Amino acid sequence: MLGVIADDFTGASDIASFLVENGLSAVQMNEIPQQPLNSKADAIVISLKSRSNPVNEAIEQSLSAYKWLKENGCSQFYFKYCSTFDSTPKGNIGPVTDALLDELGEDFTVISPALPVNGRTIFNGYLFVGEQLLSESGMKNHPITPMTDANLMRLMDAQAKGKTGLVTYADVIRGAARVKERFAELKAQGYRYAVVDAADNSQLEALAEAVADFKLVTGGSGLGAYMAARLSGGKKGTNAFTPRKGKTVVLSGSCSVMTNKQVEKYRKNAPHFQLSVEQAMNNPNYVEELYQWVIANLDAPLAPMVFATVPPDALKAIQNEFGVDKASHAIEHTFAQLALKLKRYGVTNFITAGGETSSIVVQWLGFAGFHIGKQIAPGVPWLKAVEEEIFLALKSGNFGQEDFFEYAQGMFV
Ligand SMILES: Nc1ncnc2c1ncn2[C@@H]1O[C@H](COP(=O)(O)OP(=O)(O)OP(=O)(O)O)[C@@H](O)[C@H]1O
Ligand SMILES: O=C(O)[C@@H](O)C(=O)CO
Repeated sequence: MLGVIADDFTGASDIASFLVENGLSAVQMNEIPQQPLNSKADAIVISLKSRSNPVNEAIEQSLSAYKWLKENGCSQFYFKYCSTFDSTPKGNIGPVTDALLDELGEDFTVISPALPVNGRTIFNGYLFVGEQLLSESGMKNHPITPMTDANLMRLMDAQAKGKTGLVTYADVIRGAARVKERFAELKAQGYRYAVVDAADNSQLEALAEAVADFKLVTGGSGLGAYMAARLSGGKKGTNAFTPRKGKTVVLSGSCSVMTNKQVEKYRKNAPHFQLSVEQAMNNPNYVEELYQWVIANLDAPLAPMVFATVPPDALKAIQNEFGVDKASHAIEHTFAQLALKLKRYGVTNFITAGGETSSIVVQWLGFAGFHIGKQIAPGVPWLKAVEEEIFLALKSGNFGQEDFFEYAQGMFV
């Protein structure tokens, strides 16, 4: 059984949906379960909210997740992080990878954030978003993890205890056997991690074969998808559910380029309310005001949207005025409290944008885990809470097409 440790909740549903699409049965657990697993699955995905936490917390959470997965029958482990890396030189990917390698008694793994279907490719160890280097893409303005370097070897070397080598495109296109040879060479030269170029899916397919015996693999959902395809023998998932019509709300806390476009498009046709950071910080009645506004608009043809999403300049101004951490904390908690009140009111369908935002909303709503439903866009499935008829779409910041919010609601039956 494959055990996946995901550093945020949208990332967890991203990889879970690719595993399911590629023929594995998967359960997504929110946080580390208190009980043993009570259902059968080919893969278990644990969602953490550890991407931007202090390093020690991220390590502790990840190791606890690993232990639970191991105790529940997993023998191969996948550390899932963002396809745009989302981890500055002070980030957690290196330290968590080191802690997992040590725990497993291993001394080598791969670093593979590539997700070509969503435009994340790697060439000469540089990560691209579409046609742009990561550091020239909208990710340079990320509110919490601004990515100002696209070189994955440098990013890893700044964070982790070992050295990072490269398996180039020229080697990967020669196939899995050549990739394995390169791994052996890099190991012999004292490297602990290998970035592997992937300009399209065929390199991920070769890489999946080359890491088939690794106890720990790290990366985005692209490599996970090809590992799943190998494990399932090329089956395709067919039994993903479709969400039911019900009271729906859209909560957008991402400031990514794509979410800005999606919010811009959606607000033209749907009731919308722009969250004020100042009010979120200072007005004790603010959540109640937002709640009243949402319930007054629940019967509109398109679900009401509350959004904190702003373009880069406005974001900078807000962060300068209130501080990065204080602003994001206030927004995240406002969304979480609002979501909880709405669930108690009877809202059954939640569409949330942003990894941190989605993670805190799901934590507050208190679900133990999710079943994986139909994909709205690559990497964004509908989810159904295990315990209740509640449906959620947790959208990673940069995922989904421009009409995502409307399209997701069009899937209700
Ligand atoms: N107007 C705003 N001012 C300041 N901070 C904001 C504002 N809007 C959102 N934020 C904060 O920015 C952060 C956005 O992170 P989040 O992970 O939710 O989105 P994302 O990074 O685009 O998504 P992903 O992690 O899936 O790529 C959150 O902490 C959110 O509270
Ligand atoms: O890999 C991605 O891009 C996403 O699943 C993600 O992690 C966003 O938070």
